[in-house]
Amino acid sequence: MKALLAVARLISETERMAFVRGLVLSIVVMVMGAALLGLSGWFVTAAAAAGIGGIGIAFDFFRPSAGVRFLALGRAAGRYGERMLSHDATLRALARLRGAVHAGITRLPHEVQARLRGAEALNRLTADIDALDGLMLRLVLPFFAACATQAAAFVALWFLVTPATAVAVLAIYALGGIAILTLTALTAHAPAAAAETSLQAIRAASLDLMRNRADLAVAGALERQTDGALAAVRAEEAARQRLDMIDQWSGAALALASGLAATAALLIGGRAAEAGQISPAEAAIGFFVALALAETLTTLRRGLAEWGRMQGAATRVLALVDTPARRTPKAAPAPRAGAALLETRALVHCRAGAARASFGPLSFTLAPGETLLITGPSGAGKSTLLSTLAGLIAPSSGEILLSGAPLEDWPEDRLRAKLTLVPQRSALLSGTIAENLALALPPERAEDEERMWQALEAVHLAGVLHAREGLQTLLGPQGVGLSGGQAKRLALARAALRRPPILMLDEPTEGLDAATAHGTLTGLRKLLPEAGIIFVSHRHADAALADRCLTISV
Ligand SMILES: Nc1ncnc2c1ncn2[C@@H]1O[C@H](COP(=O)(O)OP(=O)(O)OP(=O)(O)O)[C@@H](O)[C@H]1O
Repeated sequence: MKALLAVARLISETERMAFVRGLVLSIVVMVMGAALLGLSGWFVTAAAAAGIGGIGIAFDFFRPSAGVRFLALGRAAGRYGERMLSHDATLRALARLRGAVHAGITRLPHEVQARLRGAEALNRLTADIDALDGLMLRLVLPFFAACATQAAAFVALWFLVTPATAVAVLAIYALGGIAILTLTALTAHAPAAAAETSLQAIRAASLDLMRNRADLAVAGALERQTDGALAAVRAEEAARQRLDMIDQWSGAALALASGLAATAALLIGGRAAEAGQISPAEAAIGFFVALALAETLTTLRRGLAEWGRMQGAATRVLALVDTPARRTPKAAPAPRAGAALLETRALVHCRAGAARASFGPLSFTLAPGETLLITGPSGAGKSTLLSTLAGLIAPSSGEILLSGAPLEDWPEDRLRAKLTLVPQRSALLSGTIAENLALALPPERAEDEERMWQALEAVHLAGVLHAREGLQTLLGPQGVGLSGGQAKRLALARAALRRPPILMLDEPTEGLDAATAHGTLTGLRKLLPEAGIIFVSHRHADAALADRCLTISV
């Protein structure tokens, strides 16, 4: 409940005035609906009574029928305006919330982000936000509109019919409404949550199936994975069926409550009319208004049926929106004379709960134009060290100095301009080679083909691409269309295009033959003669290309 309230506050605070106007209009629409039925009931009964009494000629048909027309047209126009205002405000608020969730995901620590599956992030950004569209439209606004309309009807019935009618109608709606809505919310909570969870599981399983189809097929697991996805489909169907059933029962219960309220109004009004306290036409007002008031609970009932779905979504969305902000200094630190390009002092990283440190303590320096090789057994912490040096992971202790200033004093954009990391598995986009390379170039040089070819030459990829469609060679998702080694070299070319003062490469020669590995490393060094290069490698031959070697042991 707390999460739902917090998200409702987040959504409403940016569009407060639009929601207030929408609420006023929805109260006007509901009040007009009740007034329309009440006036129509009064009109028909009064006209009939005038006819029976032989005074039909003297009865004023025009004003009531004009009132009916005004209420009917006004209600339709009001409904249109209310939908326009509140739906528009909701869509705008949700678009902003989606932006906040996206920003929250990007503020997550690097390792948490790396573990967040694509389907999971997609669900947070789409399904969870979509689930919240009913929060204002089907819960918050209808709740206040229902309270205000019931209060207005109470006052109207008190004065136009009898106080007893007003009390009976309000009591039946209040008690019946609370009971029906509470029961709907409680019984629908679990199936609504289950339907949403299953829907998200279907999306995740479908994405996994599409993306890893080949791996699953060769591992003989395709059928098992498909069965898993189908089980999620069946679970979602079952939950939806339960929700439909609950919807039908609560709809019937609400119809019963409104019937009961109308019957009570008819009986009390009829008695009062018999006693001559009010006219039969006035008694009819009570009956018809009581019927019309069912509308106040209809939308709310639908909203409460979705409560379980919204609650889960609100909790997940809120957790991401509340991701703490990263400290980002505004200005780059002043250059310090004589400082090393990069220096680490007693650098240690230890993951929470790990029995031993990932690496360290490590102290070393890197000068411009120097090449540092990092070696060590698998799992020794080489990739973790590169991520730490790149500022993606915080060290547990020790210091990293970039041009003499602590890494955390560098603003994000200056830091990224200063150093580039090519991880073991780089992301390549679906699109052309040029589009993939342009990511590394400033917008004004995004079409600098000469520079692109230079980088491709450096990693020995130019020949392969000349034999195909050059920079327009089209790649599928994750570099499909290139061999593993070519995809790796394309990622290296992209990093080199940035011409960073510090280039960090995680196993750049993995999967390359000796000649290509040698050519790629020497090509990169030739392209970036001033850069400090740190690279991780398990290949003995690569040591000959480094000025120094740092071995990390487990
Ligand atoms: N995201 C993570 N969460 C928890 N532990 C991790 C994570 N990433 C790596 N590790 C663990 O940290 C240790 C160091 O991993 P790292 O990838 O840095 O090793 P590495 O030396 O680069 O290995 P390799 O040569 O096989 O690439 C390993 O024991 C690994 O299991």
